[in-house]
Amino acid sequence: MTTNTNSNDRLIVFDTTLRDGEQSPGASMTLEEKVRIGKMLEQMRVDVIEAGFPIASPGDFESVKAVATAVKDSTVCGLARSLDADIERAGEALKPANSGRIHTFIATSPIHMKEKLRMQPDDVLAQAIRAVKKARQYTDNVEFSAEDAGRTEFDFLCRVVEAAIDAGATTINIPDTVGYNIPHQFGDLIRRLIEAVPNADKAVISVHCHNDLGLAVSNSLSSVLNGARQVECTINGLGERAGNASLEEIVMAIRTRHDVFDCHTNIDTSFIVPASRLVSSVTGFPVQPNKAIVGKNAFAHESGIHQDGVLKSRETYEIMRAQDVGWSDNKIVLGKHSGRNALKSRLEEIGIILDNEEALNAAFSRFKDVADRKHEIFDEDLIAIASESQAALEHTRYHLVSSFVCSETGETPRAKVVLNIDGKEVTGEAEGGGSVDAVFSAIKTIVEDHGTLELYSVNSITSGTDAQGEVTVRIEKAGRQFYGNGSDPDIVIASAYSYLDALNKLASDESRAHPQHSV
Ligand SMILES: CC(=O)SCCNC(=O)CCNC(=O)[C@H](O)C(C)(C)COP(=O)(O)OP(=O)(O)OC[C@H]1O[C@@H](n2cnc3c(N)ncnc32)[C@H](O)[C@@H]1OP(=O)(O)O
Ligand SMILES: CC(C)C(=O)C(=O)O
Repeated sequence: MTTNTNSNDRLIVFDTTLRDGEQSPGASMTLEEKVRIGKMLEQMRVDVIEAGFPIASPGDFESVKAVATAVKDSTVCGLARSLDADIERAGEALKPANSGRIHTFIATSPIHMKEKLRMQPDDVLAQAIRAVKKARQYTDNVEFSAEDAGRTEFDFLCRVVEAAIDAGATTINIPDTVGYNIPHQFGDLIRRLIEAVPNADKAVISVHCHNDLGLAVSNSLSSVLNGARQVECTINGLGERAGNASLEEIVMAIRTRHDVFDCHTNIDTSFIVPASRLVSSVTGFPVQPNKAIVGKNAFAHESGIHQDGVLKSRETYEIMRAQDVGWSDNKIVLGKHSGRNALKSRLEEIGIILDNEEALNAAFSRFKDVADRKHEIFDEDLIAIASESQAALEHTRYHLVSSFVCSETGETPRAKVVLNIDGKEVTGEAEGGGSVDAVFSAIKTIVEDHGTLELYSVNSITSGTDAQGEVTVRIEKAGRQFYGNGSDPDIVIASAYSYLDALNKLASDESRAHPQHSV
């Protein structure tokens, strides 16, 4: 009795980051980098690591040899055209491997045979058979690929596949080399092939999909649903032109939707994010923030309704756990779309407990004001927001209603400030040496009892040009000192807040000393 290799419930993960991934223009890797990535893939329990194309260059030969030496728990594979010299070189490079696979290929589509190889179909068939037999002299683990199978005439593809299996191929790879196929059609091709080729059950049917139409993962998954039991893929979807199917997306789709797929992989998914980072740093190819699974936003929630849902029950907006793929946790990113629940929860996490609804509302209103002007709100911003909104709730005399500053090259800066004092709006205007000086002078025209400004300093709370500036001032009156703090993404407004904070302290000190005091 024979076991049908393609009805197995194990999906073999074949990673080609080191071979097809390196074919991304600009993604070359050194031998040491390839070994580092190879070891990471081994730890991730990738089944087959395609380490390179040994005939391509002495460097590629040495890299395949080094990976074959370093990696023991995954099968190491080398690529070879259907030429004796290529296969011999691959066999030589794989000698140190515990279990080495030679992957030999030849194109089978009409356009590739006629225009590129300039060979007749029967000669291609004969060369495929010869190559597989030659590879079997080095290893009993031989993969054959019918390059551009996605555009190959079906009957001819069946003939080549059957002959390659008869010649000793243990894996048959069906590449969509130019990313031309669409999911239902590619899945159908795999199913029909398995049905039509009489010895298909003697080999594992594999797919290798390119992403020219953004369908590499979908095509791979569709083929798995139709019997493929090996997928070829790369970390971060790296690869020739638009890349290959991405390993992380395939593995997590199979795992997350086990209700749909009748197979599983052996991958330790907690290595996915570390592997993605390693490949990105080695190649210099950044991972787009919204990339599935490994993008920095893949488990980040920015909008209030989602954040509220996730805080109440993670599954409301997450179909996977961030920790399962190697992130430390999911992220609630505070920004202009966040709501009260997310703000309150983050404040509590950083140790700020707001006493009541009024305090939360005051902090929330200040938070929205800052968030409208700043991309992301950090914990440092929250600390400033909470302390200022708290101060605003305490009874104070002077409140900034608005400020306007005109600062132009060659002109003296002018400021107009409107303050609310004990419920009445009062306007002051003045010129100054700079914008901050003009605002302070305008405030002084309103607040007579302003003491002497002794200190003014500015710090950036976080980094970036949209960071909040934090201003500290100190004023002195009759030997007593009053400090004020203020923060805002606009440094002039932060300055006004801090000055008013100090003036409020001075005013409250004065009113305690002289209860009848007025402006
Ligand atoms: C679909 C894929 O991703 S396949 C892998 C692609 N990767 C690479 O090509 C990277 C490594 N390649 C290389 O370094 C070089 O192309 C080499 C060393 C392999 C070959 O270099 P050269 O001998 O100078 O040949 P060149 O690259 O110019 O042309 C390729 C030759 O291989 C032939 N060829 C292509 N595929 C195959 C094949 N599967 N079997 C046999 N011959 C093939 C072409 O017809 C062409 O032959 P020709 O020179 O008689 O016209
Ligand atoms: C060598 C084969 C598998 C290939 O890379 C392709 O067809 O894209």
